[in-house]
Amino acid sequence: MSEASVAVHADPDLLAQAVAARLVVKLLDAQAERGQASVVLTGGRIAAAVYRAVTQLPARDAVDWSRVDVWWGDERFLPAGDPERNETQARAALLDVVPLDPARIHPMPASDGPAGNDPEAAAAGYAQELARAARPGNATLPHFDVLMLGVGEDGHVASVFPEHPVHHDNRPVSAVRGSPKPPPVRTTLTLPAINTAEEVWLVAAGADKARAVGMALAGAGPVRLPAAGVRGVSRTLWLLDRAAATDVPPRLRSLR
Ligand SMILES: O=C(O)[C@H](O)[C@@H](O)[C@H](O)[C@H](O)COP(=O)(O)O
Repeated sequence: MSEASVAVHADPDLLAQAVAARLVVKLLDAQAERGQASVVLTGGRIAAAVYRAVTQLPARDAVDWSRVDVWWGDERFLPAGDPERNETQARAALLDVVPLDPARIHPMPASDGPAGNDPEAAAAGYAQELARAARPGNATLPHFDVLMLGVGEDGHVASVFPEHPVHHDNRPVSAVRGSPKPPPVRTTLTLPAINTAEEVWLVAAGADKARAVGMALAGAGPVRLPAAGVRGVSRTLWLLDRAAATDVPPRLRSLR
């Protein structure tokens, strides 16, 4: 498990551009090393800004998008195409723009999908899809080169919310009911699954995130503050704008 490191950018725009540039380089490096790459996407405003920024980068064409697997860390359990779905946002901002192989795009199930309007069945179905792509020696999950997370004002990541029963679920994918942030029904990777990613990037912008970011980096407990429980295998990188970084503990400020 990696120690957290922090990079701070002047404003949300520059943050999105910097994360987009990192993402392109990360995909290129993974393809150079393994012949393919995999990314786990998240929802939210800053993630959408990152996806749009990727499409603006000339270097995006250096990535072989047909050899990129796209997964999701969480999803709002709504009908396919609903504008509130993380998938819908990611498709509009990035996935419809770059030449991905549709078979390598792995959205979490929609509420009108084949599993029906049953989030537990949807979570189990996604767990099976992940297991089918699992790397040799790991029966349940594929290799994730990079997993991106937004951070909520309450410190939630993906759809793992503070003090929620999802914390007691050791399966890789969980159904979430009663989410404090609408919509109430969701599916999410659990923290143990998130923490199998080679790199995890937590991306946050805005003063309303400063408290949660500061507490997570100061070592809060993961049940109270889920972002505190995130650790990538080789890297845990917090990518912040200045407003979100005001409470970062001084010992982690070296990258500012
Ligand atoms: O499904 C969701 O609600 C999102 O995935 C959520 O976890 C988001 O990533 C954070 O709330 C940060 O969102 P912002 O970047 O919009 O603040």
